Amino acid sequence: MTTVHVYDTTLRDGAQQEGLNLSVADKLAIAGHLDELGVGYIEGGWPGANPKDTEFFRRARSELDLRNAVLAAFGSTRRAGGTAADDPQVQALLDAETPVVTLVAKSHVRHVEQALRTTREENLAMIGDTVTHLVGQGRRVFLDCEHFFDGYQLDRDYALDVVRTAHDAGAEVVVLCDTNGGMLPPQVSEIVAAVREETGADLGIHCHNDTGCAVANSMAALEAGAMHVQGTINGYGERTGNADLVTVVANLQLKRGYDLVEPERLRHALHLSHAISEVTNVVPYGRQPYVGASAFAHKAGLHASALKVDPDLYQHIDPALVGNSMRTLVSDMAGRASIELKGRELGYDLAGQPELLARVVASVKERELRGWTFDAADASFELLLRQEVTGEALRYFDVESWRVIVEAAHRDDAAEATVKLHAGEKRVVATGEGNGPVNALDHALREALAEVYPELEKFELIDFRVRILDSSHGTDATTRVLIESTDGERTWETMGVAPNIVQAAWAALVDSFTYGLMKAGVDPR
Ligand SMILES: CC(=O)SCCNC(=O)CCNC(=O)[C@H](O)C(C)(C)COP(=O)(O)OP(=O)(O)OC[C@H]1O[C@@H](n2cnc3c(N)ncnc32)[C@H](O)[C@@H]1OP(=O)(O)O
Ligand SMILES: CC(=O)C(=O)O
Repeated sequence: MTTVHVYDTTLRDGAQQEGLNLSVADKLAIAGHLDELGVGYIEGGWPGANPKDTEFFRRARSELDLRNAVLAAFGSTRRAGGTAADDPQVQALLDAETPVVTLVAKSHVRHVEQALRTTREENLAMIGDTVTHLVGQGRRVFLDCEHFFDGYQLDRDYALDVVRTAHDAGAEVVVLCDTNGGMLPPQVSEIVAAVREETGADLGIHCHNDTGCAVANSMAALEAGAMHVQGTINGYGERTGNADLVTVVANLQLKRGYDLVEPERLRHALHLSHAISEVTNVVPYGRQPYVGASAFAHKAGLHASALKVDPDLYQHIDPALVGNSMRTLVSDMAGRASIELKGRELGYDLAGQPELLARVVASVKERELRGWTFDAADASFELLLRQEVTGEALRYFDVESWRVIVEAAHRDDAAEATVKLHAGEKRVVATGEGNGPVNALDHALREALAEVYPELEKFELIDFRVRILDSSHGTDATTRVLIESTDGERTWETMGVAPNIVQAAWAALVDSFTYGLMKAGVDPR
């Protein structure tokens, strides 16, 4: 099978995504992750277009130690009416000192005439001259044909002339771009096969996702004879993004038998995709194929009953192949098998205990009817399961009462809470202030427990979400509060449901402290 180039353009086309802004240090960090993933080429940016990209290539020379990938600099063909040798932008591409230069060129007659405002012949001369000049300077040249598919449909002969000109001038790969992202797989297949047949050039594919088909179009192109695929990690890119390279690579390697990256590297795909999300500051997309948090999460009871026998029955691959893992979600769609599988994940062997399983299912369904949502609060489910298994609730403290006062005052700490409880055989009364009632309760509860459970010091609330469940009741509605907490190493989610938002938050807070102490291995004192 032909070797396929995996060409990543996260640092150039990915960075064209709305809201994404990468520093030079970010770009260097992402390039390191891409190299670890095993991509063949990393397009670092457009040297000369902005000082940041120029600086990236300067620093890359000494700071990037690429083991697998080759660095590419991106830029356009020379300006109309000049020469490549005298063009400052072409010189900036040489100054980047990368082994590969990727040029963007016009291949659509309307773009040539209206956007470039030049003649068809001059555009071909710009391409031929720029490729020849760069090849003469020892660069491997890839040529991106912007708007190729639309251009081919409008004027096939001209689009083919562009490919031939680049190929004849020495471009190693001519990349057909679906710049507007409007193509569908059958069109891509037909056009790629025809271009390959007509020109004999080695072809690449670069797809945008405006029809939701970027991955499918990229695969169609490869199956039709392309040997180079461009994309971005997590599908970042202008408008609706580019082809998600993680999905493309996993599809090709795991489903079509291509040998693109070492299997061991693919096993780190989830980790690397999330590490890159961390740098881009874009929250990972839970339903992303292969590496999304939900990609192998199972909610339906029927699915769980089959998965219990054999995970292959409801999974298209073994999640470990991409570094992901199977998760069972507990909700009112769960059956006994879901609880048994979830129990297994949490370290409880519940096989052969049908009555216990039925009891947990009933309890979950009854609570979900009242507004609980266990698939968003694993920790609250684990506490419920533990209670059913052991026959008693885990209690680190007994609450006598709590109250909170919110005062309209011109200062930050406008809420004050008092908590009375018993812990470590002592009765404690503690107060706490906060910028709101939950914050004040959190402070008061910590204050009350600090002496008996110093472990609490590490706990931190990192997210707090409120949902009104039956909004038709207005301010009388039931409220669900979800709290995410961390101890610096693990994070967990707990929930509370009550007619009163503060009561719901209190329940979620108590579950959060109880769960955190349990996981820290603390015995009730
Ligand atoms: C499909 C893609 O995503 S391609 C990548 C697009 N990425 C970017 O545009 C990001 C980086 N771009 C930039 O920083 C700037 O646009 C620059 C530095 C490249 C150019 O800036 P300016 O010189 O101010 O020009 P401006 O952006 O207004 O217009 C682009 C110019 O390039 C010309 N041009 C466009 N494509 C090409 C090409 N393939 N070959 C040669 N010239 C081209 C346009 O005709 C226009 O020329 P004009 O200045 O004579 O009107
Ligand atoms: C080159 C490029 O990014 C495009 O045509 O979409």
